[in-house]
Amino acid sequence: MGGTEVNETDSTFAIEATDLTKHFGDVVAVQDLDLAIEPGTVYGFLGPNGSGKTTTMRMLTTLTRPTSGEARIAGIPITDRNGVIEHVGYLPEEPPLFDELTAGEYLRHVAALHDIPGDEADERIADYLDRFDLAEAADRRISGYSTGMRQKTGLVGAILHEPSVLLLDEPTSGLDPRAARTVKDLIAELAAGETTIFLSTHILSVVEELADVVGVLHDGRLVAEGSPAALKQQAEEGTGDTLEDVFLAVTADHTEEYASAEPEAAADGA
Ligand SMILES: Nc1ncnc2c1ncn2[C@@H]1O[C@H](COP(=O)(O)OP(=O)(O)OP(=O)(O)O)[C@@H](O)[C@H]1O
Repeated sequence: MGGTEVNETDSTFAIEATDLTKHFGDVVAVQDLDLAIEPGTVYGFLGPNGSGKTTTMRMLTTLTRPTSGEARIAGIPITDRNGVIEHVGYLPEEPPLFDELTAGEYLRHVAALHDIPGDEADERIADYLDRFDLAEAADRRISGYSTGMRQKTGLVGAILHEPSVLLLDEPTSGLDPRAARTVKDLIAELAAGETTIFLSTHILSVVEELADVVGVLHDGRLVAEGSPAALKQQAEEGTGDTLEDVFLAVTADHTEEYASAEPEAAADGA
């Protein structure tokens, strides 16, 4: 729309999914998920325990292969693992850190994996460690870190290569209020700079504060999507008007509704 030549990718979406599906044997983790998320969006991804959020994020970050369906990150199909990894940062709920390393060593290792030149890596690492109050602990082994320190180290590792799409699983859980504030401010700052943030959390106040769009997953299916304001407005009368009310209403009981839509029960397959 701006008229200037930007990049000529097919996709205008930062995250795009079509009929994305993952089954683990008989378990339907994610079913026919469609997403079309604009660059710079903070997308709040909500859903009850076991609704398929982590599985979705693992598919979008190429860690789990979908059973069927397609997805693209920054226009790159998730089948192109190296291509996607360059553009994506992922903070899982329990970041897989190397306990025997110090945070400084771990982050330099991450920087090397992403081919970030040494000087630049050192500068970014020092800035983030400082910002996350980790500078003093940077030369201590991760094995002695608290949950919050591990979480913050994982987050720095996820953003170090300045990905255009960042997927965060419970980024503020286990953090004290000051650290949580730092993370929320960082999310807002990155989104203002056109980073797309896909944020899964059970802490609805974080979503209220940050999300431009909210999607609610239930039993692997997207049962509601829209801006927080629109979702609250659409909520049926009497279901209340907070995001929590919306969440509780749309995830209340969809079992009957979906019973007839189970793909494997459909007659057209075999
Ligand atoms: N590797 C696996 N093998 C078998 N089943 C799995 C596997 N991973 C996930 N599942 C199942 O898929 C479903 C979705 O799980 P998932 O972890 O994606 O949910 P979630 O929404 O992230 O949950 P939570 O909010 O508790 O983290 C669950 O029924 C889970 O038991």
